[in-house]
Amino acid sequence: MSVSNILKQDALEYHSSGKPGKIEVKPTKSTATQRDLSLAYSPGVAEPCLEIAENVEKVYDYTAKGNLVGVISNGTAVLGLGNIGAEASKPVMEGKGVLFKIFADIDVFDLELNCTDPDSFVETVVRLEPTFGGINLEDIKSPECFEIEEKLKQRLKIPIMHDDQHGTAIISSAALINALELVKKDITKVKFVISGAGAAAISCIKLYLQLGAKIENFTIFDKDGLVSEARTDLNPYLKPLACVATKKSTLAEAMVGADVFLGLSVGNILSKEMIASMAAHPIVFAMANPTPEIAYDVAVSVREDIIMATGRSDYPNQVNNVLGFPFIFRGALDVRAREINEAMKLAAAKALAELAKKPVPDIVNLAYNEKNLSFGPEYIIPKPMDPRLITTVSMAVAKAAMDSGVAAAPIKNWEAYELQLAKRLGLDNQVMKFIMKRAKSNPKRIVFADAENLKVLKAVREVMDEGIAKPILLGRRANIEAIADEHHIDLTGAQIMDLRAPENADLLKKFGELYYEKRKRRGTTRWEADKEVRKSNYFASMMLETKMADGVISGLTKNYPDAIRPALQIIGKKPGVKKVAGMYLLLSDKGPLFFSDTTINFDPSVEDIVEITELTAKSVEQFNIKPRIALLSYSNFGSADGEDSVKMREATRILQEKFPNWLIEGEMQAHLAFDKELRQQNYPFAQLGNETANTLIFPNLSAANIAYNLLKEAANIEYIGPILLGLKKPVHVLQLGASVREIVNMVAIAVVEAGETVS
Ligand SMILES: NC(=O)C1=CN([C@@H]2O[C@H](COP(=O)(O)OP(=O)(O)OC[C@H]3O[C@@H](n4cnc5c(N)ncnc54)[C@H](OP(=O)(O)O)[C@@H]3O)[C@@H](O)[C@H]2O)C=CC1
Ligand SMILES: CC(=O)C(=O)O
Ligand SMILES: [Mg+2]
Repeated sequence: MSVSNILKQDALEYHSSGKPGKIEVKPTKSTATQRDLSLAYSPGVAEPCLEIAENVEKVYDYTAKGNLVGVISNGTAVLGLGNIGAEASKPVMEGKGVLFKIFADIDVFDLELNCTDPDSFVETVVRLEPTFGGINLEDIKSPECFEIEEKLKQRLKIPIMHDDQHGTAIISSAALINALELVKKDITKVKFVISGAGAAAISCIKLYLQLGAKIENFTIFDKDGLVSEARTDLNPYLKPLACVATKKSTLAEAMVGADVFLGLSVGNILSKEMIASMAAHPIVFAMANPTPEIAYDVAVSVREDIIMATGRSDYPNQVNNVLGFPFIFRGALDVRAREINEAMKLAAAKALAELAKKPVPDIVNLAYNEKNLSFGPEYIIPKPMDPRLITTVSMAVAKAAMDSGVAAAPIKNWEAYELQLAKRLGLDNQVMKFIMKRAKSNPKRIVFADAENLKVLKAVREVMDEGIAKPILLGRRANIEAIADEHHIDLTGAQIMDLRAPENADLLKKFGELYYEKRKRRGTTRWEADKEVRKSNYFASMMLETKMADGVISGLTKNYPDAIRPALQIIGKKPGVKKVAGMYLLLSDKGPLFFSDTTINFDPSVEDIVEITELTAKSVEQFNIKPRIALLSYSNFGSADGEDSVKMREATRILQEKFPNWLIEGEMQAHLAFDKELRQQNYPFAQLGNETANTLIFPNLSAANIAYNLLKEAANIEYIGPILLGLKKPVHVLQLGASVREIVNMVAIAVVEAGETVS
């Protein structure tokens, strides 16, 4: 989705909904009891204080310092928005904090300083050194940023990096190396035109010079035009890069015959004509944010031989420092580097450039709705969501820190370090991304049985913006449109079907006939059939059955059995399936957890439990996750012989026999599903071995339903469901109170299922 499609209102709502802003502080230790609090604070807290007082290095053992980065700005060069002030920069700094966390599990305090004087800025940051493991300077304008960073580097013993300078230089160098390789041009010979002569541009130019570019091949422009020796206003950082006064005094003139354009200035300053006038196989990095110097599609429409990149995520080749800072700091923090030096920066650039040439894992293709990303003009640099970045870049940086002698805590076991890095990302935050991207790659027609509802309409808009489905809305047109108008929801792109409208009379008749045929030997009369199909749940299922739609999202309701009845009667169960079941996916800190049957079967028999487990395991596999199944009860491996214990034990036996390769064990208490040490100590024979379970099968509906509801409410765990298992085609019933996000998630699941339904 392009930024232009993101409504201003959406962005504002995103930031203001719930707790305003995007980040919060969370305790990492138990704080449940009086004893916990005595340890967390007085008197217990005095002990680590005294240890640190004796040996200051112990601050890394007893506090969060080692994983805490300060993202610090004064708001003088915020993206390409300019000097908008400290407070106005806060959303960007919180955003950086979010990226640090999700891509590299680094915690961030964002600090916006009311301070434009470099010396005061430096003094302030120096005083913060005890707090942080590293400092990321952000969006500070040039030339002040250079002085600030230089002085801080001299005075601090923790790694510091001005991201707009070095992050950008590292990422764009990696992209440049690869682009030049593709067009077979020699960096020592190519002619560069640079727009912008600020923090980012100057640093990029310096790194390109280190890579072999020649200063005489650069023509640089800032707001006041050509950066030439004739100018008297150049700052000391820019002066050495100034060219002799040439005839090419305008950007348009300089672009004629240029090989590389680098934009780190402001949006929309490059014209089609300028692109057309460049040398053969031009490389254009239009990196101003949020609006590039020229839009991606405009540039590629001018010529076919271009390699084009922007700083944005919505086009190929996102050259943005997000590819660097999370992983560079991860590596630097993990070896407790005293600084981020040239060797570490070059190692990061090289690692990034190399990674782009390796085969791209499926998960990355899926995440970007691509079929086959591979090294080439539209993929010169890895994608930010590539899970290999954390291991590849962070390890390269850590190693370079060690080799260059700045690592206070060198890595001893690289294999263990790699594992630890991979674990930081977990699969938990990947699951929904994975489903969303899969849905995007093959969007389906989803009919919303109850569209006269604000949340549903908001979800419909989001679903269209994300491109995950083609919505069909059932309901009275006037009502749907009135809700949409009142809340400024643009429904363009959604099909509205008003069952009362005369144009649908024939369809209703046809559905009545078909339904009658299906149900006439189950006591339904023709009159009743006509009446039933006028109900939106029945009509929606008829649309699915007659291939007018690919999936159904039925109304928000508390009466689940009533809501699925039409689907059971019209769509029916998959061949061989006797019972349908409902599953919830909980996105817990321990990773994704699947609960079954939470929704339908009150008191399943042994055979039902076996079937529910099979259906659940297959669905878990659809999420690309290997099911690790625990059949739960109140007893462990025969320790009690109550009805439920025996049932779950017997079901386990049957399943283990039927699926000898599955990881499945039971019956056990819920805590043993997770506490692998306790399980291994006491029940070493248990099949789950050294694994925690991710798929929990409950003995009855009460237990399952209570368990997931307790977790989602009391532990505030995000969930998706109920995911209906066992139907021939995807029909999902929304729970009363489902949020917009939950509806969107269910749509994505229905779309993915529809993609796998053989009709
Ligand atoms: N994709 C990415 O990863 C990154 C992108 N950027 C983007 O780069 C841009 C600059 O950031 P940064 O270097 O931190 O900011 P600075 O404020 O330090 O530099 C901005 C530069 O752009 C110049 N400029 C302003 N208007 C024009 C114009 N019309 N024509 C030519 N040059 C102009 C300024 O000139 P003067 O000196 O005369 O004022 C200045 O040299 C921003 O858009 C930012 O979003 C930055 C970092 C990373
Ligand atoms: C990406 C970034 O840091 C910027 O545009 O300023
Ligand atoms: Mg920035």
